Amino acid sequence: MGQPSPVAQDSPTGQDSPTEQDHAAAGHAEPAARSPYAEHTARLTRSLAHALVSENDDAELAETVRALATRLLDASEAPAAVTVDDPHPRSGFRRDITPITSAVNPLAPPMAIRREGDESVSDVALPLQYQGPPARVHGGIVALMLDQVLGNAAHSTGLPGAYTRELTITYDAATPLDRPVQVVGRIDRVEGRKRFMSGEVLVDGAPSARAHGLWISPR
Ligand SMILES: CCCCCCCC/C=C\CCCCCCCC(=O)SCCNC(=O)CCNC(=O)[C@H](O)C(C)(C)COP(=O)(O)OP(=O)(O)OC[C@H]1O[C@@H](n2cnc3c(N)ncnc32)[C@H](O)[C@@H]1OP(=O)(O)O
Repeated sequence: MGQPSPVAQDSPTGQDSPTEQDHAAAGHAEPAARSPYAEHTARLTRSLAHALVSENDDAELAETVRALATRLLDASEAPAAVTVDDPHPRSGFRRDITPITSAVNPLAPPMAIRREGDESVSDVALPLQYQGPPARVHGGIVALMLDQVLGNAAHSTGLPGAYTRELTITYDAATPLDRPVQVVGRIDRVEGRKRFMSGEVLVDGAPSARAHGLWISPR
């Protein structure tokens, strides 16, 4: 396990492959001119995820989708031709292809994280494909949102890169689908390589879930 370098010294080139040293802090993401292929296909897949939950008998649309599906299959058989770099990282992490904040990952809503004072904050409304119990966001997705926002907060102060070591979620109430919720995270205290973190998901200002976690920088 390599020694993490301070976030402020992160390479600005965006050219090297991601490593454990390759951690970027909020605000250090480097937008770059890259192929829009990944972002557009991610948007298409997101749209499909919405559209597929209802049936559509439009024959012309079906033919367009068939032709695209064939071309995409061809593209996936030549993966070297496909970029996975995210030209618009929304988490502060360079080369973010995570399933929660990346514009190029169709599993991601994608949510954007910003800094407000000492906190990392994200406003998001999750559509149907993130449902767990009827009308509620899946608890694993709630944990995913909190992991990412607390992780952003853990990296926001120029401290070295750190991994989630422990994350405890308390689910107080339903997190609703299709309604704006706010995810917040912060550093409570730092002890050597350890960062103790907390945060919550807020629905109309009241917590639907609370998180406590420990992030540790590798030796
Ligand atoms: C460098 C990272 C950079 C990342 C960015 C890359 C760029 C990519 C770009 C975009 C990506 C966006 C990324 C989003 C990420 C979302 C979040 C995740 O999914 S993170 C993945 C899931 N988590 C893991 O994979 C961790 C797995 N665990 C580990 O690798 C190790 O456990 C590790 C490195 C975290 C710590 O290993 P040890 O061996 O160094 O640590 P020990 O010695 O066990 O503990 C350190 C100290 O902490 C105490 N400790 C341990 N547990 C404790 C506890 N529960 N409470 C209090 N203290 C505890 C221990 O007693 C020890 O203390 P004493 O130093 O001896 O004093």
